[in-house]
Amino acid sequence: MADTPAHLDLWTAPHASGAVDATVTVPGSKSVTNRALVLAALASEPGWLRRPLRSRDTLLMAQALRTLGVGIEEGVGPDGTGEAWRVIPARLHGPAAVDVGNAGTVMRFLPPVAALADGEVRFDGDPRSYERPLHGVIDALRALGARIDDEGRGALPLTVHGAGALEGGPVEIDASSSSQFVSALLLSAPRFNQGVEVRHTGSRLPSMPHIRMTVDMLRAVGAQVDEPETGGEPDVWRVSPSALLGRDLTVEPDLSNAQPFLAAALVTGGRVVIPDWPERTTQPGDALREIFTAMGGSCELTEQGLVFSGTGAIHGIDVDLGEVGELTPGIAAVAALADSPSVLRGVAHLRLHETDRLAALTKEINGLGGDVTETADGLAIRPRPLRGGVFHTYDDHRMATAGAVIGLAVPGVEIENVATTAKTLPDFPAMWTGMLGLEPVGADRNA
Ligand SMILES: O=C(O)C1=C[C@@H](OP(=O)(O)O)[C@@H](O)[C@H](O)C1
Ligand SMILES: C=C(OP(=O)(O)O)C(=O)O
Repeated sequence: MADTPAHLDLWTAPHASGAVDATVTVPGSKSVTNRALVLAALASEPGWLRRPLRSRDTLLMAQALRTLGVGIEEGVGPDGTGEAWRVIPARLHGPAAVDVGNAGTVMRFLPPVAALADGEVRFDGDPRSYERPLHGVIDALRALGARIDDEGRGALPLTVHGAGALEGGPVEIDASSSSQFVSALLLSAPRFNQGVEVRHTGSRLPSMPHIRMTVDMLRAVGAQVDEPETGGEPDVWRVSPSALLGRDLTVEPDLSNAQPFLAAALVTGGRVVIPDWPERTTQPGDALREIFTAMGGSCELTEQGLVFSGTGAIHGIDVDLGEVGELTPGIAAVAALADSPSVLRGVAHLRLHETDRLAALTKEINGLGGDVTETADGLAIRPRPLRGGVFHTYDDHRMATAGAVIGLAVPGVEIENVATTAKTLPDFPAMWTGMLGLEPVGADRNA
């Protein structure tokens, strides 16, 4: 493009010449891997993590735990097959410096862990991490007895002055800007002297499946959790103090990272199989079966995995994505190619994700000739014929994969900084060309 600044690193998104027909093995879930690492680090005995996701967000989590004293050995599993990490808990201590990158899970889940360490733990990260909400975690930890120095910012960078233990007890938080505030407090709570009682006071709570994931994973390592969905008080979670077990856990494929591949089947009228799609899961990506079916596809869970087929038609959708916000960029990309308008609602909090995703999607889809407007809590998308051009990604992995989906249908889409997909899916470009038969599928889950 004539007006492209020379410093932009552009990747020409492959245009699909026909219907895709591929089996795509998707690496492990970011959300499961990073929860499992925290829980294993807090356990009273070593544990195994099989098929962990190896990406920027999870390597930052592993590195941070190591700097706090935890042993994490990367290698093969107890039966000699597949990648597995051995996590060996140890006394948590400072001084330590934690780089959170732009990982919500690292910046929210680790300050409570640091409060349990002996010594100072300094948290810093990418410039964007300074803008992402953290006040819920900081204020709650202070109320529970921690000393945190954030120079009044209510955000990164900050120092947790760990005292080797935390009193815990009841605390109120407004988690309407991120469910990760709740998950963060619950994950470390078995190690607080009194456990925790978290009461969410805000009007809305996004990403409930991710809180369910936290509760399920806590229970799987022996924690006692009372929560609204199994008879507890609405918006209140209680975790009792207890020791945690070291487990042998196999990480499910990341269903949100399966999204662009499913979208490829939908957009090209093709067929994609995702092996190891779990029958039951708390991952929000499972909602894609319903959402992409409503948008024109069809799917079946078989022995081979999830078989997802496009029919040639792509329909618009009116949907509240508040529970599954991280799916929004991929759904917006498909919606821009549909035969009718879409309204995506319930995702105002995406303005504080990796980038302001509502602004970014609007600008970039419109830059290709689209007609997207921001609403108070989402996007209104009216499909238009699109043309090629640069799709800026703002260091957001899901912007990059969304642009690639549009590129399947629109020749000449150039994705800026596709390497940003390394946040959760480092092999994305090779997997994408592999899916299209341009070279072998690149993911290796070391199964
Ligand atoms: O707990 C988690 O693993 C996540 C929770 C969600 O965060 P928000 O509630 O901040 O949207 C989600 O968007 C993010 O990708 C992962
Ligand atoms: C919002 C996301 O990530 P994070 O864990 O950094 O919040 C995401 O992956 O879409």
